[in-house]
This record gives sequence, C-alpha cells and structure tokens, in this order.
Amino acid sequence: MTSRNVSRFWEWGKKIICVGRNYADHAKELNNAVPTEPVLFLKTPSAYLTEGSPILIPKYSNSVHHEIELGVVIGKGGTAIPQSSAMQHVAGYALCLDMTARDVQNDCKSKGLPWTLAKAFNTSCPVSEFIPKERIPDPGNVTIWLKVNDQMRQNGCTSQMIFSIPFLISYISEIITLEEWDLILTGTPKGVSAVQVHDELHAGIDDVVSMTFTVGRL
Ligand SMILES: O=C(O)/C=C/C(=O)CC(=O)C(=O)O
Ligand SMILES: [Mg+2]
Repeated sequence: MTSRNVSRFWEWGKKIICVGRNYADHAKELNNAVPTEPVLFLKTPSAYLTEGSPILIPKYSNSVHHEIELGVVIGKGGTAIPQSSAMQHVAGYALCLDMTARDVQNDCKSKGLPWTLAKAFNTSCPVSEFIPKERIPDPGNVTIWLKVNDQMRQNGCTSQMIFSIPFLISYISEIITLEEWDLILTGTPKGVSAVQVHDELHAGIDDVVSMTFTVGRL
C-alpha cells in the first residue's frame, strides 16, 4: 500500500466492480436463473457516498431499491491473481449499498441495454467506514443486515454467496487488472425493495460496523 490513508479509500477510489446474482435467494426473488459464472458490472467513483449525505434518487426513476452488500477493498493490485493468494490482495472491507434504479434496470434488461443508468448514478454506492481485514477474520461467514425505518428488510450470511471472495478476486483480475483502492461489491441477499424520500436506512455487519443513510431526491 502507498502511504495514503486507506481508511478513506473512497477518496482515492478507482473502480467499483460489482457482482450480481451472487446469492441464489436474491436471484430467485427477481426471477433470474442462478448464474454459473459471476455477473459483473461497474460503478464509477462519483457513486461513492459516506454517512452524513443523503442518497439521491435520480429524476428518471420511481423505484430505487436498496441492496446491502459486503465490499472488499483491494490493498495490493494484480492481474490474474490465483485464488490461493487472493486474500493477500485484500486491505479490508466496507459495508456497501448497491442502490439500484430497478424500474430502469428492468427497462434496460428488456431492451438488451447496459445497466449503467440503473446502477452507476451519483450516490448509488453508500459505504461504511473502512474495516481493516483483521476485524473480519472470516469474510465468508458474516451476517449483513439492513433495516428501513427500523424494519428489518435484508438479513443474510455471506456463507450463502455462490462465488467466494477468493474466487471473485481471481476471476475479476483475469479480466480487469485490480489496483489498490478498488472496491468489489460481492452481491446482495434477498429482501431488496424500493426506498422512499425521507426513509432512514440503517445497516450493519454483525457487531463489527453499522451505518445510517437517509433518502432524498434530485
Ligand atoms: O438481474 C436482475 O434483475 C438484477 C440483478 C441485480 O441487480 C444484481 C445485483 O446487483 C445483486 O445481485 O447484488
Ligand atoms: Mg447488487
């Protein structure tokens, strides 16, 4: 790692690489087949949002969904990283929201168009504080949860992931060179639903970290 402060990884943010349909229960709730290879898409660094600022629903959407996800922060870059050494490339983790304009995504899917408008809008990637890797010794077995206005909406264990974190790092780095400060969103468990203006989203990873965001509109 360079001497820049990893705890503010979003300030140096490079790519945000997202994995979709990585939990069978979520793939099924949206009537998608369970994938046999990871589904990848990207967000840009302008999607980053930290606590204290609101998630902004874009003007062109009437149905933005929450997707709670474990984020993996890359500490050491690489290309074609073997699974066996993949975890050595991890600096730590962050709890993340993959905010998704579901109505726009459905429209893109029906037209065979890319998901950029649905997934990569400004504020579409709220993140928690940085979590050093030592604080999550087994990232493949933690609970991620999300409440909207105090009601539990998502509560899943990362053990339900179809593709593990070492597999994803290896798979992605074969296609896209990973750099330090890149962030990988590892997919969401079931329970996604639309948010409304003034909603409060409160989320956590076990007792490791929690975060709160409110919702506004552009
Ligand atoms: O295929 C769909 O209808 C939706 C897929 C997603 O939004 C995938 C994810 O972002 C995810 O599973 O986390
Ligand atoms: Mg997602």
